[in-house]
Formats: sequence, C-alpha cells, structure tokens
Amino acid sequence: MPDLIVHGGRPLSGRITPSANKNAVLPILSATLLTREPVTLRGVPDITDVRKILAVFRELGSRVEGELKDGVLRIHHEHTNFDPAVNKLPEEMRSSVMLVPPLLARFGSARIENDVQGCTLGVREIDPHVEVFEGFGAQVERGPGALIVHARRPLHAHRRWLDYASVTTTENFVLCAALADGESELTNAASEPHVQEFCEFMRRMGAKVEGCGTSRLTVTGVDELHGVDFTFVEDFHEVVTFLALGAITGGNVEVKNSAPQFFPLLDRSFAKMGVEVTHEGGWSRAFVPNGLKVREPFTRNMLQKIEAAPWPYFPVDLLPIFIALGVRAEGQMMFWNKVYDGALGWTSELSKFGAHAFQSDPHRVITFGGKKLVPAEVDSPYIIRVAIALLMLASSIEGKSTIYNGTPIRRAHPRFVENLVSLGANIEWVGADA
Ligand SMILES: CC(=O)N[C@H]1[C@@H](OP(=O)(O)OP(=O)(O)OC[C@H]2O[C@@H](n3ccc(=O)[nH]c3=O)[C@H](O)[C@@H]2O)O[C@H](CO)[C@@H](O)[C@@H]1O
Ligand SMILES: C=C(OP(=O)(O)O)C(=O)O
Repeated sequence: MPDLIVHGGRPLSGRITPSANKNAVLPILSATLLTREPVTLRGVPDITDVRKILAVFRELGSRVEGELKDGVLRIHHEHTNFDPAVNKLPEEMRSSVMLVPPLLARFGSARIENDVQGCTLGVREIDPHVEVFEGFGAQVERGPGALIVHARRPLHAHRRWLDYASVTTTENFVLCAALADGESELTNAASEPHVQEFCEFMRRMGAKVEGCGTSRLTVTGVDELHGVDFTFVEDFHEVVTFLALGAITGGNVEVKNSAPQFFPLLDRSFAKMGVEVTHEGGWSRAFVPNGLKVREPFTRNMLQKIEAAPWPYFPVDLLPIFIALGVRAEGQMMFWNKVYDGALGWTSELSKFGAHAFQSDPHRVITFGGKKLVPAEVDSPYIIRVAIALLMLASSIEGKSTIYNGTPIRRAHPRFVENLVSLGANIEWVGADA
C-alpha cells in the first residue's frame, strides 16, 4: 500500500475548490440504476469507491461515457443485466449495500457481499438494511460469500421506525420506496447534508419524497423514474478538512463553499480551539488570531468537549480532524464518539509524535494539547479521516514524517496530495501503486 512522506512545518495557504461528497455521490450512483433513461452527473470525483461502482456498472452491461478526470459522466442503464450467481458487488466499501434496492427493482434479486464494512470503525450493522428489505417484501438468505436477496416486483410500500438515524439505511429505504406500490414512511430518518443531496437527486429523477432534511420521510411510489442532469455540491467534509489544514499549519486557506447553512455547529466547534471561521461570497476562511488554545468552560468539573452523533449533531466522520487540532491546541479537550465503538483505537498512534491523548473508554478520548511534537513514522488504520488527521499533524511538525498505508484517503478525496502541494505542502506518495 502506498505511504505518504510529509516534510512538515510549512504554513499552507491559498484557495481550494473542494470535490463532491463521496457519501452523496455513491447513493446517487446507485440510484441511477433505477431508470432506463440516461443520467448525466457533473463533478463526479475520481476516487476509488466511485471507480469500483463504475466497474460493476460496466460489467453489468451499462454504458458509462466520459472521463473521471473531467468529472462529467453520462450513465445509461438500458441494456443492463444482473445475475446474483455470477455478478459480485464491490467489497470493502459501505455503499455496496445501496446497490441492492435498484437491483431488486430491476431484476428481482441482489447480493450483499460479506465485506461491506467500509472504514474499520467497529461493528457496522447489516441487520437494519436487511430489515428494511424484508419490510418491502424481500427474502434474505445466506449464500456463499454473500447474503442473497430476492423480491417480487414491485416492492410493497412499507412503514418503518428505525432504531437509529442510520445514513445508508435511510437512503436504502428511499431507494426501495421510490418505485414501490403505495406510500411508505420512515421515522427516525437520517438528515445529513449528503442524505439531503441524495433526496434532492431522487426528486429530480421524479421520485415523490417529502420531508428531506427532517426525521420523517414520506415516499409515494411512482411507476418509473426518468433521466436527469445533476451537478454535485462541494463536500462539507472537504471544506472542513482544508480549513483545518490551514489552521493547524498556521497558514490561511480559503475554501469554496456554497452551503454555509450547514456550518454553524462546525464553526462553534472550531472556535472551541481558537479557530475563527467566516463565510462570505461563497468562500470560507479560517483564522487563528491568538494561537490554537482550548476555550475553558465556565462549568466546574467539566472538560471542553465535542460530541459526535447523527446530524444535526457534530458529524462523526470529522472527529479525527478535530482530534488533530486538539492535540495541537493548548489545554484539554474531550472528544466523544457517540456512534461507533471501535473508532478511537488509532489515537494511541499519536504518542509517536510526542502527543498526549488518553482514551478513557471506547467512545471518548481526551487530548492534553500544546505539547512539543516531533516528526514520526505512523501507521494509518483503514479509516479515511484518520489518515488525514495523521497527515495534518505531520504537516504541522517541522521535519520528515511518514504515514504508512495512507490509501484510505483515496476513497474520498480526489487529487488530495496535489491540492496540498498547490497550498505549499511538501508531500508525496511513495511505494507500490503510488
Ligand atoms: C457511505 C456512507 O454514507 N457512510 C457513512 C454512513 O455509514 P453508515 O450508513 O454505514 O452508518 P450508520 O449510520 O448506518 O451506522 C453508524 C453506526 O450506528 C450503528 N447503528 C446503525 C443502525 C442501527 O439501527 N443501530 C445502530 O446502532 C451501527 O452499528 C454503526 O456503528 O454514516 C456514518 C455515520 O454518519 C458515516 O460514518 C459513514 O461515513
Ligand atoms: C467512514 C466513511 O466511509 P464508509 O462508510 O464508506 O466507510 C467516511 O466517509 O468517513
């Protein structure tokens, strides 16, 4: 696996136009399978998860025209065919499970591969998905290497109250309901910006979806969906990541951002560590006027904290980025991952930089920041934003650091290293497939 070599200590400054949000692009790519008409997508990122889905489309006989380097794809699932005994779906990516509803709608069968875990964040459940498919009338059974799903068409409308506001389960519910026979309703639906972007795409294809962005979705099934020309918006994860990279290196990065309405809690979370963020004229900027410093709470016997949970809480995928800032900011800060039970083990790696981070239980880490840090050789787990957090720290420390196994970054961020180099970073991929 390729590694990243970083010669850190340079302030990163300049302007960046972020790419689209992987977690919007992948359900939308799955949704294209629901129509036989051509779909044009603009701003598609050249990331490994997208390449895997496009490879499956081609294998199934769909036409994919255009180059990922230009970001414009024309996808036509007219002569598409699927046989669960022959065709495998992508592995090592969570979104693979969102190919199930359109395959059921088109062919009456689908697969859930054994490894659809994605980032290694702890247990990532499949049962909520299976229960949704069963609710719409599907049968699910274990086969060799995969769960096999069958259903009569059309799917039956379904009402469900989720245990938990799960992102991909919500998207799967909408994908099933769009062509089902009647009105379906989902309570405790997820409402992340990428879920809203996905719902908007479904509406543009002709799906009747109400309640986007709230915890209750109503979907009235239609007979067919049609083609659409759709442009992705900027990924809020990428906006935050580049702002944080500017802040941690003492630079000044401006990031294009046409959706600042999603940022109030993110801005306050930055402010807890001395980073001021502004949004003006479609651009976001981060300043560190008095150095990175944790703001002390007024409450006694309490630590300043960031609590990650389903939207509209602080987004769990961004926690590692803020842990990196916490390591740099003078003072103590608690980071609370309320979603995953195995997403914080990597923080022990931080001690190689000379940092002090204490994992108090599977869900909480406390950083004792502001210590003198040294360059280091660190291992990244298979977690996209952790590879980035390690890279952020390496970029902020003078000298040569190595991040082994940095490839998870390529699952979500196209041209990431090129973007950093354009901001003044000295960083390169090395090793096999660099
Ligand atoms: C492709 C994609 O969009 N991936 C995102 C999606 O993953 P994904 O949709 O897989 O995440 P979910 O929201 O389903 O699940 C997150 C966690 O909640 C737990 N859970 C889930 C359902 C349930 O009924 N009960 C329960 O306890 C799971 O065990 C899991 O640990 O949302 C996550 C949470 O924002 C993000 O980290 C991922 O980047
Ligand atoms: C955890 C992530 O993705 P996935 O669910 O695809 O592993 C992520 O995007 O940070």
